[in-house]
Amino acid sequence: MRNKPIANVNADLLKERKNCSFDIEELTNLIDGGKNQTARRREIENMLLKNMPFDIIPEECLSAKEKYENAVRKSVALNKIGVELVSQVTKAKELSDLTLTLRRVSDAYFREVTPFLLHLGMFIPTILGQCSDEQVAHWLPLAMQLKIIGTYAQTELGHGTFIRGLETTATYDERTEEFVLNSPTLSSSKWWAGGLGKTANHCIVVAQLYTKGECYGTHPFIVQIRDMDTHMPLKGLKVGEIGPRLGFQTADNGFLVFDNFRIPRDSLMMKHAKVLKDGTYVKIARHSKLTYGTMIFVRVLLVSEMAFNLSKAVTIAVRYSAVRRQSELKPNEPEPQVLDYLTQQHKLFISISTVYAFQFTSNWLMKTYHTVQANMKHGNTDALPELHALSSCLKAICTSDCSAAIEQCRFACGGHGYMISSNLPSLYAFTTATRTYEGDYTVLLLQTARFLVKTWEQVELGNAVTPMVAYLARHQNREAWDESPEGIIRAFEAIAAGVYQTESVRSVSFGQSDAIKDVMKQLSDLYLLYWSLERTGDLLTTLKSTLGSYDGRVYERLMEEALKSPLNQEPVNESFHNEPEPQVMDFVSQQHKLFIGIASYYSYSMTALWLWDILTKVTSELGVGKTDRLPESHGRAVFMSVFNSEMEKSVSSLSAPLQAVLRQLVELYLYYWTLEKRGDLLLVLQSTLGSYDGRVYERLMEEALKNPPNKEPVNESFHKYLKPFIQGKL
Ligand SMILES: CC/C=C\C/C=C\C/C=C\C/C=C\C/C=C\C/C=C\CCCCC(=O)SCCNC(=O)CCNC(=O)[C@H](O)C(C)(C)COP(=O)(O)OP(=O)(O)OC[C@H]1O[C@@H](n2cnc3c(N)ncnc32)[C@H](O)[C@@H]1OP(=O)(O)O
Ligand SMILES: Cc1cc2nc3c(=O)[nH]c(=O)nc-3n(C[C@H](O)[C@H](O)[C@H](O)COP(=O)(O)OP(=O)(O)OC[C@H]3O[C@@H](n4cnc5c(N)ncnc54)[C@H](O)[C@@H]3O)c2cc1C
Repeated sequence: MRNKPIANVNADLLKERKNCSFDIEELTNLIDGGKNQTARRREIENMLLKNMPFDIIPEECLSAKEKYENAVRKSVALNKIGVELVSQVTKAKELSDLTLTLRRVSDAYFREVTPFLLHLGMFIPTILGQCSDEQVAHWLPLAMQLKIIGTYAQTELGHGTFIRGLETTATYDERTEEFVLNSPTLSSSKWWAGGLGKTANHCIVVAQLYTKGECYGTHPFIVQIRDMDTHMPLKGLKVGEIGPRLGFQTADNGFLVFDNFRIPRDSLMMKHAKVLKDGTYVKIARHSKLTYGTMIFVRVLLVSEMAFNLSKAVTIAVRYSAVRRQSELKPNEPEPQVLDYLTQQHKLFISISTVYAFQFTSNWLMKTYHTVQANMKHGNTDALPELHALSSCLKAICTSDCSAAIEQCRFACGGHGYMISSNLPSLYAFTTATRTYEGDYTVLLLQTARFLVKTWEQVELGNAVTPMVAYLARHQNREAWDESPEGIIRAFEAIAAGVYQTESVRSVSFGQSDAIKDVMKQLSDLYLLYWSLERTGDLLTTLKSTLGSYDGRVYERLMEEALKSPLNQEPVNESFHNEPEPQVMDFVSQQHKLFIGIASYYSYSMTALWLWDILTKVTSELGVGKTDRLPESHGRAVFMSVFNSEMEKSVSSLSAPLQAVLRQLVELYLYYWTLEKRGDLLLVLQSTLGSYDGRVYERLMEEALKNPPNKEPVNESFHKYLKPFIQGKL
């Protein structure tokens, strides 16, 4: 049954809906995966609507502590219904449909993230992916029925990306048949795990495994961290909340420090490796990276998460654009709906097509994931590297595009889009975090590049490669897909676009009406066209050649290029002496992110001074009403020329080294903006990360300890909601 029509709908919205060229219900069924799934989703939605407590005071008006307690209250109510529904399903497919529906409907109740997200999103999947059959039989029912509440603590203050660099140790003591967990340094403190700060009583801890004096690398352990009755942290642990953040405010992200904390031998999750009673290490896995499995799973999930979050943002923005009227086009005629402006459509329509691109690609990626998992059950890990490369680049691209598109949706709603009540700021805060967590954007693209370079080598050797990357063999013309990581990634993006096109065509080829097919085709074309225009510069081959330049300065250019090589910047490379761990500042990709900020700061300062001087003159000359917004390119040109000339004037009295640095900044700014469209500027530091003394980890911990939730060891919501829930008394 369809949802009932709602009375008092805005006339403009009704008019737009009447103009729709296809049956909306048909599209709804397509998105849900069929009529039955739509009906089931509505059944669950209606049941939740009847039984779930809504907020009386908007979440955003509560204090941090109240927000958390409110989130626990609502989560416990939702979990109660969830556990009940889960107990009724028998088939794996029904369970995954139900989980998806619960996940989506739960967003109706939380502006922020539930403290149980990590329990559902990572703790349970890690039990399934990393425990032996025996361990699964013990832990899974407890976790599914929420008799225990877990999280996933991998990241430390000092390391997130580089998992092999984690410092937490788990040393096997064969006398007592226990592992001893320790945090040997401040930077080894576990940091970030969602739900760890106040909610969880169990935690998956990733630590370096030592036995018989040897280190076997990082392994996952399942560890109880709080007393099941009092919820007090167990002896030997320091645990708390890490402090306010951009989003995830009710996810009580936490820290955890171990001091000779003992756990039983079977706390090691033993699907891929085990330690025998006598301390012998036994490797079971056929692939060394199988312990990274949960990350792959969540990266795959995130593609669909991004489709969902962007669909919400663009629905908000399109509806509002139909309702909002602004400006006068023709005298004495009503102001147009802002949706009718082509520039507004430009902001919104690409987001609509992006939602479909993400959703279709996500359906395909999830199927691929399950196929690879099924093969791995039979010992075949051949497809794992490609799955890792695919999930890495699709996660990176879709999380990045999604948060940028949500910002566009916010811009499309003008001032009102800035209100928390519009939900756009919260959607942005949630999705922008996804670009970082579960693998930073750049790092994951580099992982994909690594796979592609290896594949390229196979192509060069004439060896067979998988169908997904067979295009590398087809494109023998190197200029089309240059060999740089960026060039290869672009080629890979083209493949992602290809997946979208074939998947969308495949999904709508049966059953669906011509009207739906037309719309889906238009959306698919829009997505492909948009990205080919966005990347025009990349798709056009320029000569880029020291040999073929117009002026024929062949030898000069060869020498200039040679001198630019990083290897020539120092007479003796430091690897001659040793091989130090790089600072992230050493990565060119990191410098790319930071240095333009410095250059922009100077550009803005200089231009601001200049602007101030001419402000009065300009406004009196132009008059009010004639100061239309200048096109972006003109604005940038002004910044560039003013920066260039003003900087030149003001540096002449400075010392030569400082002049040289400032001139480099001008050059960087001009160069960067010929390549890029935007940059960031941090004007006031006020930052734990950017302090002059570089005491980053100390400051993060100091701030976390000041955090009000850490003033009480157990939050009162434990007694009020969590404990009665866990004990089945609620
Ligand atoms: C109440 C609510 C009700 C209902 C709700 C219902 C349901 C909710 C359910 C779901 C929610 C929905 C969605 C969200 C779900 C969960 C998410 C929520 C929150 C998450 C919060 C965030 C959690 C985290 O961030 S956890 C920490 C994640 N950390 C990372 O991702 C670290 C990134 N770093 C790495 O992955 C690696 O270190 C590295 C890959 C960068 C480098 O590793 P390493 O140094 O070991 O490798 P290399 O030397 O570079 O490479 C060696 C070879 O290994 C290959 N490789 C690397 N990784 C893998 C892999 N994973 N698999 C396979 N192979 C891999 C690599 O390619 C190299 O191969 P080669 O052959 O040698 O080239
Ligand atoms: C909201 C949120 C929730 C989180 N929840 C959890 C959780 O529940 N459990 C958990 O364990 N973790 C969690 N995390 C941590 C998250 O997984 C890490 O922050 C993430 O993996 C990035 O690692 P990092 O912080 O070490 O970044 P860094 O690696 O320090 O990145 C800093 C910069 O260095 C660059 N860089 C680093 N290495 C390289 C390289 N090799 N080449 C080029 N550039 C490089 C990056 O691109 C980036 O620009 C969460 C994080 C957030 C923001």
